[in-house]
Amino acid sequence: MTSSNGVGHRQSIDDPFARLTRAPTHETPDERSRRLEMEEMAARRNREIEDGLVETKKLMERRRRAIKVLLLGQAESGKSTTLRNFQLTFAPSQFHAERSAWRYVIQLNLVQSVRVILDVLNAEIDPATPLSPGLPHRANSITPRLPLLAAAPSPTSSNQHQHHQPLSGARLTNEHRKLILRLGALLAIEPLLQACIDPDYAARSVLAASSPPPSSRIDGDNSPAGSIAYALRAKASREIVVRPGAGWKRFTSAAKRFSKDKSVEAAEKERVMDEPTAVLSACREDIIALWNDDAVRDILRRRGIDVEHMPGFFLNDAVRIATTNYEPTDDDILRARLRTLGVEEHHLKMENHTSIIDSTRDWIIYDVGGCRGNRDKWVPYFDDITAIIFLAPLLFTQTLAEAPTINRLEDTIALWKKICANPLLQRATIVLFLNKMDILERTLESGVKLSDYVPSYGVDAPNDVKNVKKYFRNKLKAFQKAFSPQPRYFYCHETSVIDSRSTSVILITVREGILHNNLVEANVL
Ligand SMILES: Nc1nc2c(ncn2[C@@H]2O[C@H](COP(=O)(O)OP(=O)(O)OP(=O)(O)O)[C@@H](O)[C@H]2O)c(=O)[nH]1
Ligand SMILES: [Mg+2]
Repeated sequence: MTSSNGVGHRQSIDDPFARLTRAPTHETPDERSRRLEMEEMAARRNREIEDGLVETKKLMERRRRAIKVLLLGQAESGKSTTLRNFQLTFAPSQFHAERSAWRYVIQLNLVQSVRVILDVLNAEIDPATPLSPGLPHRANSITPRLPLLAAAPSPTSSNQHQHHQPLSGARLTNEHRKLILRLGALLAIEPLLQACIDPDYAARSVLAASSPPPSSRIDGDNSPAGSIAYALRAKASREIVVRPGAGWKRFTSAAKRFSKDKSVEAAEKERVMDEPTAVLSACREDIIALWNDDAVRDILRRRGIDVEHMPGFFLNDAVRIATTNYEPTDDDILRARLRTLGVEEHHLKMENHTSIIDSTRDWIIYDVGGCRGNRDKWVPYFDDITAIIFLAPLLFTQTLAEAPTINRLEDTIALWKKICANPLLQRATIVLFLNKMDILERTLESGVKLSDYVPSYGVDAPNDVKNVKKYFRNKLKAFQKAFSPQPRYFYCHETSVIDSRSTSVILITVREGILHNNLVEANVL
């Protein structure tokens, strides 16, 4: 119709875009086919870009709608273990696919426990040998009172200010010395295992070697407390760390495929991956003999070295782990210790849609490094968070590895108050996990009195698990109420997150609660 009155035709001729895309007047057949091909390519590229934009928009929308959970708490509080429980409960295929990657971490945890014992025995044989870094002493010998919970006279615990007597090597026989020599081979595989987990390890080792060795006690303090503080601080620096993210798991899994590749480089990589397992299995009987030796246990006890309560303790499982065909169990993976650096983002593909409310949302879980130097990295994630799971281990007899004068419980309470008070988090659901309940139970059953550490608990108050749990729950609830900028519900669970069954039941409840609150917040319910 427009062309009949000539208007449309005139417009198309005047249109600069039409002029540019019009076919040339004297085009050969070859030129025409090339031009059409180019136009087709350009159109295809255009469609790809548009599809990409639509996909990006969809992804952004999914991300915006995703439930975002931040795991918070001090170092060793159980954040990464809680993440592994999330995967085991809701995304089991993902969890099982990563199983073999954990083998090297667990082997390394085992070797490190042996190293701790060998260090102590060497110091026993030659008292002039300084104790190497990494010794997990019973922290109660230096634990201060907890001013955040109460103000009362100093505790009179017999554990306070204990002094270690000079020790003689008389109880160690020649057989022990031979055992120590043989197990020396095991220590050589520590760096190999590190390299199996972390491709960056070699580069970092070179850097570490160029920094001054930790040859003196901190602040020149040679007291028992000073040496314990030094050992604990050093322990933190020798823990297993990998780059943030799940890349290390892909690296270790990829390494398993080397055997198909017969190049020299691949053969060398295969040797590095297999050698630690071979050495570990050759040392199996010696590791068992060392750990079951009465004299060795006695020396560790006398020196207050508490290997058994160290994170990543696997000596009781050496029979099973120090073998060539070892495959980690679910429980092994939950008990493995691998320190988190910075902030890791984990996408959970929910396989078990147990939710009656909403099973279509993606879940993003942020696992953070909890040591004090890492905490300023948490803040950028506060803005857009749906829920926080705060891990509060009730370890009132222990101090922080990175700051040996600070009691763990005191640090947890200070952190809890800060998180409750943060205005950026006022709309987020906060779920408190009173974690490491199994350790609390063991501590109280061994006769340690809470009132020695927390005077406000009262000397006459029952020193049993039920009352102690209730006391902490009430305290933390009161702090939440006092510090939150606006009223919020107090969600609290008692957990031992190394127990996958009980944790799974709790996580299903937590998941429903978070989804429900999120819908209420969005005015959907
Ligand atoms: N006995 C016991 N051990 C636990 C519990 N929760 C965690 N652990 C162990 O404590 C160690 C530290 O736990 P992680 O989950 O790595 O601690 P984290 O909070 O992620 O620590 P960072 O990454 O350093 O911030 C691991 O060896 C866990 O297996 C618990 O409830 N009971
Ligand atoms: Mg962690």
